[in-house]
Amino acid sequence: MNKRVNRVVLIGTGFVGSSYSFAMLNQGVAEELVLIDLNREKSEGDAMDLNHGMPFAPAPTKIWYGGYEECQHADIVVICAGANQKPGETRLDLVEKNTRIFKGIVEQIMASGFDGIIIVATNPVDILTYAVWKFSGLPKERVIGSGTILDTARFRFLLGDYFNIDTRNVHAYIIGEHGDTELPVWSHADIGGKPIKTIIDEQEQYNLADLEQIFTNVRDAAYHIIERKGATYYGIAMGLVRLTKAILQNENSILTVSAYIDGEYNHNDLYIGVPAIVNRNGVREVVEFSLSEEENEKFSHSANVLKKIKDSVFPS
Ligand SMILES: NC(=O)C1=CN([C@@H]2O[C@H](COP(=O)(O)OP(=O)(O)OC[C@H]3O[C@@H](n4cnc5c(N)ncnc54)[C@H](O)[C@@H]3O)[C@@H](O)[C@H]2O)C=CC1
Ligand SMILES: CC(=O)C(=O)O
Repeated sequence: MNKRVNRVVLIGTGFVGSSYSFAMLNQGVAEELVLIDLNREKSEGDAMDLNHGMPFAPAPTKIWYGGYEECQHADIVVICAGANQKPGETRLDLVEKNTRIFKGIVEQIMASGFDGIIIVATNPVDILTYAVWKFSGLPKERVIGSGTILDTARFRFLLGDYFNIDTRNVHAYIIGEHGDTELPVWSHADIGGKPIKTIIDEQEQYNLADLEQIFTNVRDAAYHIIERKGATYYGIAMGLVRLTKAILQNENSILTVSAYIDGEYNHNDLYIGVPAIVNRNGVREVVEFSLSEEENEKFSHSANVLKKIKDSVFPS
């Protein structure tokens, strides 16, 4: 029997979306990639440009610009459309504008007959992922936000740099809001099985003050980059490709995504960054770390900040 071709539809081909499509092509992840944007000329131009790189790609990807009807046969729709932060703005400042944009987008996706998985990257990502879940009527496990996937990558990169260890061997997580109230899970951060806190105790060239600075740099990374070049896009694009692969290849990989929590970490009815097992059906389950008392308090604060905004957008 012929295997059905897998299709990803990208909505929003701005900085983040076009970087995502470039990374998708370079990694040969999907057989079909459809580009949609309000600015049709931009997505048409991107499709042409990307196709000209095809001879250098590891595998063929059929890429074209299209309309929402293309979502009908999509396995995954990735949404990167909407406003981004201007210098000095927080992610949460974007909530009203992007929720309005999302209502129209999700209605059009669902009108096509789409029945796959939606990935959300647009900020504030935790609130907009909740909005997509509400607007779409899809099961909670099939709506996934990029959450703290990027923050965790930044964290692993900076820790790898500090300890001079391949970042892929650093196991450490950022959870909570993708934003100012996120937190590092130091109680479960290790390198090659050794807790980072033990390494700090044993080796005098490393210290806690440096670790705290590393976290601050992770939390504030978007501000630092936006001040310099107006937007961030390569890191999140690669994180989104990683998530796309985990789904299409049924990996059962643990990634820190914005997942719906229903009692896990003592909170409910919220999308928030947590480690979750991701496979072909979306989020298989949320992984619950036993957090330290301080981490629990910080997670609760982050969840409460998100909950307040979520309740103002979706009063119960
Ligand atoms: N989750 C994460 O870790 C990250 C999220 N972001 C977020 O991603 C979003 C996109 O950022 P950029 O690509 O830099 O912005 P951008 O302004 O470059 O691109 C946004 C695109 O959305 C399109 N668009 C707007 N309304 C639309 C609609 N109704 N239908 C279809 N397309 C529409 C625009 O035409 C534009 O091409 C922002 O909200 C930004 O904050 C950015 C970096 C990291
Ligand atoms: C913009 C954004 O959300 C980030 O780079 O983390």
